Amino acid sequence: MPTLLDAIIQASKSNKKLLAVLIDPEKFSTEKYADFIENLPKSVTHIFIGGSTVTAEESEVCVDFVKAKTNLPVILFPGDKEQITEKADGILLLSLLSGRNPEYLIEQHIKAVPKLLNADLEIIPTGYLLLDGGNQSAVARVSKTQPIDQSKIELIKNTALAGQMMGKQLIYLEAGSGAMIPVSEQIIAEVKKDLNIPLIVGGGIRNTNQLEKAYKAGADLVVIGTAFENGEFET
Ligand SMILES: CC(C)=CCC/C(C)=C/CC/C(C)=C/CC/C(C)=C/COP(=O)(O)OP(=O)(O)O
Ligand SMILES: O=P(O)(O)OC[C@@H](O)CO
Ligand SMILES: [Mg+2]
Repeated sequence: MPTLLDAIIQASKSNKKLLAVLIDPEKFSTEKYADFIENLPKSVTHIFIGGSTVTAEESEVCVDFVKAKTNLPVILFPGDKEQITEKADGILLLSLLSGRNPEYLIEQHIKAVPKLLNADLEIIPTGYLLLDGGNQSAVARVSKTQPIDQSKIELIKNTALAGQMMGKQLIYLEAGSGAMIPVSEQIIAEVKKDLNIPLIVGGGIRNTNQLEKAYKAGADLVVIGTAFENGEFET
């Protein structure tokens, strides 16, 4: 079995685009999500589970339920170490490289070690960059960090490349859940140019047009939460 990361790298190399649906355990209920998971579009390749403000119990209940309903890989995308549960297949171990809050650069990771050490979870070191999506995001609020302005393309690019040089295996460009303005195509293209690890893009993507634009610009995997959560994704 290739690892989760190998499969993402392979897809990136062969230009097979990936799509993750983000499920927020805070908004999860078994009634709402039973149908939801069974009726996911065929283009969905991954399930991400996480939120900025989720309890350990909410996370575990949600992962358990989703794992039982689908064979798609289930990857934790946690805003906090409390959300780690061994029931998932893997975890994006995010380091918030756009911010300057040590808690989200290294401290959460140190605190997560006892849980991660013996857990049967594939750990995927991920450089996470929060960009300004035109409205205040939960990530900015929770992490107490400033997003990078989307006009600062050089800074964004160098931050992503610094992440790669430091050994991150994925770069995630985030405009914030519910962003008014998704990550621009120009930013995606510029970051992708010198990057040789897969690129994830998310935040504010609500329709096929925006999704295709992100792919065309160079996103390997796109994450959609809010639009699917509200049944508002426009094809
Ligand atoms: C090291 C471990 C275990 C965790 C990582 C901790 C870090 C660095 C987190 C980065 C900052 C952060 C708070 C990320 C949250 C990412 C996330 C799951 C966003 C999803 O969107 P929501 O914040 O739930 O948005 P809504 O307001 O739409 O619910
Ligand atoms: O909820 P949306 O806006 O789709 O954002 C998805 C994800 O990138 C948030 O972390
Ligand atoms: Mg959420």
